[in-house]
Amino acid sequence: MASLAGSFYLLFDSVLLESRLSSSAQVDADQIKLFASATLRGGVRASANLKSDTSLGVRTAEGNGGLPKVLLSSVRGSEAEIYLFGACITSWKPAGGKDLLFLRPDAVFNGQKPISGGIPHCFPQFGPGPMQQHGFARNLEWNLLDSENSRDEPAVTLKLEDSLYTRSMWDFGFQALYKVRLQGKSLSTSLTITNTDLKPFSFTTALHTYFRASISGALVKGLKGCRTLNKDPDPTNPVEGKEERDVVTFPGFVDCIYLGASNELLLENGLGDTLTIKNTDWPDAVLWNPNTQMESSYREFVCVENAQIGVVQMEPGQSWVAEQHISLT
Ligand SMILES: O=P(O)(O)OC[C@H]1O[C@@H](O)[C@H](O)[C@@H](O)[C@@H]1O
Repeated sequence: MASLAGSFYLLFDSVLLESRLSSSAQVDADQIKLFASATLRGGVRASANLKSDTSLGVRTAEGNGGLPKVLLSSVRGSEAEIYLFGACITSWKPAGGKDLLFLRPDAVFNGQKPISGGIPHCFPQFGPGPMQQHGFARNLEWNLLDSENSRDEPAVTLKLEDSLYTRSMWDFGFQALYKVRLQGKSLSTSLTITNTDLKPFSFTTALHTYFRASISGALVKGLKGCRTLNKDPDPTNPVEGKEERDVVTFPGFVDCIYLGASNELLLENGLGDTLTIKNTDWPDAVLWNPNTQMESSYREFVCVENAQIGVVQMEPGQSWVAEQHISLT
């Protein structure tokens, strides 16, 4: 039985919290975890489960609307911000300072609607389909499962599991683990989906990354030769084709799926930055810009999404894993 070994006061941004450190008799200090439970503004409860040795590079804070967020910071000067709501990465600043992700001006932080912008999840449905657009994962609070900070690469792992709410839409037991790791000039994510049910299920998924851009100068390389499903003009009835261009630009509305995409794309954001978007086992990609359908902001971003558009069939106990690495070159 664990004994109460001590209690600490943590400064949780402006919120002073009491957290209790429980440990068994002999515990390596590096392994001790701080379990902090905080009531944040607006009555939102955040549970932080941070290892003590990560405190310099991983901390929790109160975000917009009182929603809990995790801040990663590297001594090399890079930073990232992840909201537990939707496990949405809302900011990524490589060393040097500017945010390469884009948060839409219409983004809301009310714990009801998905956060629009950054890197939201699409799971268990990319869509359109029977469920809400892009599924429910971006519309639920994930749990902070673990943290680490080895070799100055702060990382957190968030977890989402089935609940009565998810089962009302998709009646399967599942576990989603999402590890986000910050390096000096890169941000890496690893998504693991496990079938914890006794019956098979199938899903589609994507990381709906909004990159800050100047639409007139933004371009993507690496898609030539892909089979395409163009969702313009009818997303429910995409037109099949093949990408013939070396360089894809955004002269108007763009909503296109690229099947069997390369595991390395290159994005020039039109603001002077070149990014590589590498992946392991994300088989497809999606480009999206709404043009004048989003008059107030479309000039300022492009979505380049690593995706799994082909349906994945999963037997009980099976896991699916895919990684994304975005880097400033
Ligand atoms: O739900 P959001 O963030 O507004 O994104 C919507 C768009 O997301 C894209 O991934 C889809 O290809 C589009 O069809 C869709 O309209």
